[in-house]
Amino acid sequence: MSYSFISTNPVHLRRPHLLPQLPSSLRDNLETYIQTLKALASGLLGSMEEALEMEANEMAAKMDDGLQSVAIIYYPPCPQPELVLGFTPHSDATCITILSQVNGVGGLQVKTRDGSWVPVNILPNALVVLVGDILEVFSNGLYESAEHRVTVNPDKERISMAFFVNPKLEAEIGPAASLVMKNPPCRFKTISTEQYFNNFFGRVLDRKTNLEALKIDN
Ligand SMILES: O=C(O)CCC(=O)C(=O)O
Ligand SMILES: [Fe+2]
Repeated sequence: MSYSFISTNPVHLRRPHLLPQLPSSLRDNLETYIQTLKALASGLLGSMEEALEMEANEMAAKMDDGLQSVAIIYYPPCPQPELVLGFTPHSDATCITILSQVNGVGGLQVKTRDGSWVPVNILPNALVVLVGDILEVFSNGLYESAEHRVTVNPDKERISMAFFVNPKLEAEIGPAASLVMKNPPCRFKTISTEQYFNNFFGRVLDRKTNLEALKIDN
């Protein structure tokens, strides 16, 4: 598998010199894609606040000009797909992830509550929205982050593209006060986004262990 990770926002964290050969058509398309998904994410977050009965903008404000990044992932075909996984089981460390299964080759699976894996079917022109660990924390557990994995295909390559939406570095990650007030107890600790990602990158990617470290035993 090859994983190209590009930090896209905030703009001052971009490192364009690392990709000097990127054709300008790809740069332009990527920029359009990012701007479109940024607007989509902001709409989705607003609707989620409403659905969760949070105070308006309580969560979305933290994501305004927050950390955003894109991963372009290539999975080569594998002649013995039963022996390996394309991506190990994990939940994303994000608030939300907007995923495109670019070339229409499936493989993404989500874990259900009973522990079985179900495929995320390919629908033409559809994007997949994954709830990440940060949204589980913000919603005080009302939304559960989706544990997912990717299987490999014996004869087809797979290309996917993920857009990761996160709070800004200065923001704090913790359960929304309006939700904890209505529906105690508070289920997660509050930490800065910076500390959160330092912890995340210091760990091995493994199921939902990143989130478990923030849980408060009530
Ligand atoms: O390739 C995919 O469909 C999933 C990628 C993924 O889970 C990730 O980048 O976190
Ligand atoms: Fe993921």
